[in-house]
Order: sequence, then C-alpha cells, then structure tokens
Amino acid sequence: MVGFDQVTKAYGDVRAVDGLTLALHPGQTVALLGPNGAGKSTTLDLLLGLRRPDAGTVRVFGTEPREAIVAGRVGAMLQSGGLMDEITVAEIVRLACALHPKAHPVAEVLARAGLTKIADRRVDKLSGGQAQRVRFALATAGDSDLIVLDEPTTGMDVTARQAFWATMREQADQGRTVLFATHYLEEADAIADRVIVLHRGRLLADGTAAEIKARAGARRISFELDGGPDGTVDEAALRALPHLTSLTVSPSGSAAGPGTTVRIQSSDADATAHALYRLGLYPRNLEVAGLGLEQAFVALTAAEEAKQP
Ligand SMILES: Nc1ncnc2c1ncn2[C@@H]1O[C@H](COP(=O)(O)OP(=O)(O)OP(=O)(O)O)[C@@H](O)[C@H]1O
Repeated sequence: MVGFDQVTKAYGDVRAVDGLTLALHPGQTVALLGPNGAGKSTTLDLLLGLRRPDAGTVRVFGTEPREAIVAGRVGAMLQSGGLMDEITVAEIVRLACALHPKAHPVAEVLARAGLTKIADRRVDKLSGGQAQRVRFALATAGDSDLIVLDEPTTGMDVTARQAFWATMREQADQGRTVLFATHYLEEADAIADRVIVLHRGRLLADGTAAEIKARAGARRISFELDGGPDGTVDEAALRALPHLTSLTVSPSGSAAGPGTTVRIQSSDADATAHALYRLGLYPRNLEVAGLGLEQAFVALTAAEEAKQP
C-alpha cells in the first residue's frame, strides 16, 4: 500500500533520505525510529507528497501520494503547524470533516480525541497536549486506510497518551495501517507490529521489536557479590570478562552486610557467565535478560555511528 523505491531527498549537501526502499502492508502498526536528524520527518513528508524525491519513486495505494490524500485514503498528524488561529476546536474539526470524502460525524471525531468538553475553546489558546489532540482529531476525521503520525504523543500527559494509543489500537484492529515516528521507544515496543530504524537517511533495521532486540545481540547480566569489609570487588577482573560490552558496579547493602551490585552487557551472555564462575566468584541473584528496545536502539545506532566518518 506504500512503496518507497530507492528514494533520495537532499537539502543542500545533507542527504536527509538516502536510497530508501520500503513497503508497508495493510493492517500493520509501524514505528519509525531514528536519532535526531535521521530522516523520519522527511520520509513522512515524502509519503504525504509534501516534498518530492530528488530520485526514486514514492507510491501510495498505487498512485502519487497527493492523489491518495485527495481521495481521503490517508490521514496525517504532523509535528507542528496545521492549526489555524481564531477558530474553535469544533470549527476546525468540522472543517476537516467537510473536506474528507469519507468523513466521520463531527461529534464522534471530537469524542474520540477527548475534545468534547473543550470543543468551544479557541485552538490558539490550547495547551500543547490539547493541541496534539486536535491534530489527532484532524488525522482521524474520516475513514482513511493509512494514518501517519509524526511524534504524536509529544506533550501529552500519561493519561492522554494511554487513551491515544488505545484509540490507535482500535484503528489498527479495524484494518487500518498506522505509521508513527517516535522517540518514545517503550511506545514503539508496546504498540508496533513492525519497527523501522533509520540512520542518516538509510534503513538500519526493519523487523519486529523482538527481532531488533535480538539483532542488537547483547544481553544484560546482573548479580550481587559480597565484597570485602568495605563492599568493594575486583573491578579490573570483572572488566576483563569475555564478550563484555559495558560494566557498572555499584554498592549495595543488606542485613548480611555490604555488597556490590554488578550490571553487565555482554554479546555472549553464556560465555561471560561461565568466566564469572571460573574467576571463583559466587554471584547471587543472577539474572540474564535481553536488551530493552531502547538499549538495542542505542547499541545499533552507536555501532553504525562508529563505522562512519
Ligand atoms: N527544510 C530543510 N532544509 C534543510 N535541511 C533540512 C530541512 N529539513 C530537514 N533537514 C535536514 O535533514 C536531515 C533529516 O531531518 P528530519 O527532520 O527528516 O529528521 P528526523 O529524523 O525527523 O529528526 P528529529 O528526530 O530531530 O525530528 C537533518 O539533518 C535536518 O537538519
């Protein structure tokens, strides 16, 4: 339903999107991740026909992006802008509904975005989180097959964020595709069926959150050690453990006396744990866990950054 084929877009000598090839399929919830400047917003702008590629093609439902938007097949919520001054919440939502070929009833759109109580308020007098909800209402004013959201929950409080994602889940359950760019990796982990990681305009990773975590390779090991009388342990010996990619050592205490909590990241947790026992140490409360999506993301992008000049 969305196809990017070898798409490049540069601003001067900055290649914001660099040879991107990508296909999105119906009914998916897709998170677009990447560090600042990775090209997420530019990718969404290209998808929405707000910018034209320098090279390559973007097709949305088999047509030019603008045609798909005019046909009402795409609803979008962009990072900023788009809200007019001196107009109320109800008026701007009514306008969006009037323009959408397959509009939902205005009252329903307001209710879904949690705007009913502030429908008479002026849009330029809203808080940041309320303005985000208006943008969300505009993106869901009609029955679009694809909903595109650029950092949708920025500025929303925890309750608004949870309500927002519950609504997005409903949209996806009804067969719509939801594509969202975010810096909240826990949201991507919890919500997305598919995670796409961009780095310097290129595709760095594309898969389920579990696949991305597995690709980052590393695992976390944590345990406690009984230290000497002052709670210290031989940090140099720990640092020399095989496959170690990071180490933090912090004091911990219990009724049994002073101790040390050790947290390790390892690219081969089994080998690291064996070596730990071979050192003659007796780790207590040993836990081995996979990386969270956030740590996997940091590991992947840092490794990529290290490769490039
Ligand atoms: N209109 C523009 N003119 C010049 N350079 C731009 C323009 N828009 C974006 N860029 C540059 O293109 C690159 C990609 O920007 P883009 O906004 O797409 O990234 P992003 O992943 O959305 O970043 P962020 O997470 O900070 O929102 C950046 O280096 C940015 O400085």
